[in-house]
Amino acid sequence: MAEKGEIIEGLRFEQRHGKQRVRVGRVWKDSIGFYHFVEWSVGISLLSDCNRSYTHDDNSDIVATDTMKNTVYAKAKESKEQITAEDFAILLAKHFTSYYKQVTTAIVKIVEKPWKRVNIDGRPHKHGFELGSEKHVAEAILSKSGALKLSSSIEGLSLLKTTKSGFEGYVRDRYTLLPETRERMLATELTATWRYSFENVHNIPSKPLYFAERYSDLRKVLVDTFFGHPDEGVYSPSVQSTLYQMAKAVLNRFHVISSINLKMPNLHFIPVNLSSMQNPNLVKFADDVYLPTDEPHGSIEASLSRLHSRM
Ligand SMILES: O=c1[nH]c(=O)c2[nH]c(=O)[nH]c2[nH]1
Repeated sequence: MAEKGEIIEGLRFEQRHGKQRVRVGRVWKDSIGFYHFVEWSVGISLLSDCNRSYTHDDNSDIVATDTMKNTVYAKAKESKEQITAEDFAILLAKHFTSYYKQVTTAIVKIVEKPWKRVNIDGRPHKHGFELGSEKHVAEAILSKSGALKLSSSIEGLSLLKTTKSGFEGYVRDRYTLLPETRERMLATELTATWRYSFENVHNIPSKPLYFAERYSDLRKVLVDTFFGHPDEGVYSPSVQSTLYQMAKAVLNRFHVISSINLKMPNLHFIPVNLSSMQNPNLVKFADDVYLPTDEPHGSIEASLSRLHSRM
């Protein structure tokens, strides 16, 4: 098996090849005159036995990476109805694993730019888009047998609350300076990656834009859990606790998701106190003036999986 490596001249050899950052924009026009648009950066990696190209100058088994790039544009053209990044990743992976006998596994990763339809005077514009902030990533790993690993991510979702956060009861030793508090800012730039439970390409729901809906529903569950009720909010005793609540809410809500990984850097807002002998109260902190920082930052990450599922 090419992906397990091979012993060549007494040494284990593993290889893969592909094309990264194939950028494509795709426009679709629907029957009521609305344009739909996506911008993708596609990464393809193929596991295939072309070992002889490394060892014997024999390229006869190589699918050229230029061909992979062209295939992205050809398949984008063939996709006559709007599709999601997940669907396009699966479509490409299916093509590479079925069209080429030597390709045993295709890994296709797509990063979607956050273009969102513009609203003008409260009305959705027919063909105008603006760039949002967080990215949507989809990755399909498909083997010739149809075995599938499908995951999606939200990357770079910035969230901040000005109160209802604290941090107490942690280890105190001679190096500890941080005061305990029940009143602080909480800010993060969330990366969430979740794995779908569809383990075969034939189990994928055929509903159009199914994965786009899951993505926005899941984003809402994460955001709602982070902030809590619009008036009362929800108290966060630590980033760790809030992260766990968010991950649990996702698994409770979406049965098609088997595991989730959350990365929540703690982006510190440092209370500002400025004083001198002459001016002892120039700025006295009263939960109002902060020094925003992004380095150094706390790094807090955890995964939650259903038993018997793999990340
Ligand atoms: O929510 C937090 N978790 C930590 O692990 C930590 N460490 C720290 O200095 N501040 C915080 N805050």
